[in-house]
Amino acid sequence: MIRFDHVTRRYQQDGRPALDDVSIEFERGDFVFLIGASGSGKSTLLRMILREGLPQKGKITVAGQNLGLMLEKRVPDFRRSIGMVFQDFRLLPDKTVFENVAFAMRVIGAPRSTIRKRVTKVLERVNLDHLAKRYPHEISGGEQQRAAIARAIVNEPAILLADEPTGNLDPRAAEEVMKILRWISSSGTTVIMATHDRPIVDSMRRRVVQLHRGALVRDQQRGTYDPPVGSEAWELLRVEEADSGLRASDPTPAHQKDDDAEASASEPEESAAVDKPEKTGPSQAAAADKAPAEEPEPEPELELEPESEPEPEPAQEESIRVVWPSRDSRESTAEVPEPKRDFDGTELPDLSRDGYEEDEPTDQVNPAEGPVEEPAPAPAPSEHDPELVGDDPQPSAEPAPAVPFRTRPQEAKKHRLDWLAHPERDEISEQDEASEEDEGSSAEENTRRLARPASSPADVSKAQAPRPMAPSDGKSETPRPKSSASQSTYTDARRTAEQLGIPRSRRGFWRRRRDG
Ligand SMILES: Nc1ncnc2c1ncn2[C@@H]1O[C@H](COP(=O)(O)OP(=O)(O)OP(=O)(O)O)[C@@H](O)[C@H]1O
Repeated sequence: MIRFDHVTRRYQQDGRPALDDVSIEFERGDFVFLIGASGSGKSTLLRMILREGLPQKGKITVAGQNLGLMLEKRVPDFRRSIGMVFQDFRLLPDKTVFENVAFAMRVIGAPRSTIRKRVTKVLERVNLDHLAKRYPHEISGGEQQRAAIARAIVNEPAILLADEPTGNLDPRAAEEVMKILRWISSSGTTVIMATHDRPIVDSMRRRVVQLHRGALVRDQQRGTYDPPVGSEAWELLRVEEADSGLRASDPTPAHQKDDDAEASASEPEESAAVDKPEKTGPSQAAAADKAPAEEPEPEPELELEPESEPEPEPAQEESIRVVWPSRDSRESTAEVPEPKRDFDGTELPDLSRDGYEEDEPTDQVNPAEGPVEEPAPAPAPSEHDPELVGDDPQPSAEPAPAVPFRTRPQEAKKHRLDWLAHPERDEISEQDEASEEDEGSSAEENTRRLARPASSPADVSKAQAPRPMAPSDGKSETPRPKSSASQSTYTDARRTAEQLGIPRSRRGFWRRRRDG
């Protein structure tokens, strides 16, 4: 899942590397303690997984993605798929516990109803539901760290990075935090925790990765904080920590030395099997050589919670589902509004600054899924409906407009009755027929019109009626449908006659002309 291939990282061009030719892999569901003296490169390694800075040499791959090739615009999205917890909690002081956790979901555009449900569930899981409305300064350090963890996991990350999460906590609070981290790991999340907390590492007996001045000097399954006594890793840690003041003397207490001696005498093979140094340099080779012989037998894992308490449940429907977002799903979230500034884990952006609004999004409109489509309009009646009146050469899929284009059956019936009762029905019908005949050839019509005296009312009306002009070859460019053309001609003629003041009794000229 996470792979470092000969990674070297320098903060200054000519300075000592913070990470020096590190090659290591972390699998899904791993629980890894990252140890080493102050300045050994633990935080740098964690930050490189978040793609905070790229290596000068080597390659880092996370979930199949080469971080060196990742587009900048993908980085914020990528970082949001990784949870991060810090020693100093980094909660927003002006927001309640609930709001702090909810914030992580709001920056990815989750609907408020989803946020409410999931934050409530996560706070229950870290046993903070009763403090949801408190502000950070109103709760203890351990509670603040649990709130920070809740915020880190509320989006169900596949990877959780914790940089000394128990560094500011008393043993009891630290134990609570570790209980939660162990549960998160059991759900399938890869947890990598940088720590100086020896009792915790020793009690958990998980994979231990040790750095020394940027170099990987130990990678041990089910390890303890201290490397096997006498190994090079042991010597390096002892000297480094003595120098840095973290530990004044021999890192291994006397009682453990005794245990180690017994263990190495009884179970040397198992120790060898779990130790897997990555490097082949002198220090690593020495550590590898010595470790198998001196590795203590792994003791039964110490339970941090009382024995009566059941083991955290594996991931189920009810628990937090850990899903590593696939490349496709990440691309599909391109529509999610991105904060103008990255959520880089070191600072939480201000919501209003990022352009997010307090308004509650509707459940139906999830920015990650795109807007919900409008329901399709009711299908228009078939154009072949015999009850319909009026021409509709272009069947329309649009919903009925305010002024109905089509006539409903009842209206059609009324129109027919009106038509039968129309006083000029016969005349209009004849006019329509005449018009239809006239429509046969626009060229013929034009010729006839030109041949008639200009004073003829028919000429006046025809001249003012808008008609398509025939092209030179005598054919109309855009012949109109017969019925609509005749209707139009009639309407135009009547309007013209009215404008000319021709009395209705004399409007039979159409018939007369045609008869003549
Ligand atoms: N931003 C930076 N600029 C320059 N040098 C840095 C920077 N961050 C870290 N370093 C140097 O890189 C080296 C590794 O630092 P890093 O913070 O990774 O160590 P660490 O193991 O996490 O230490 P600690 O246990 O004290 O947190 C140190 O020598 C440190 O001074």
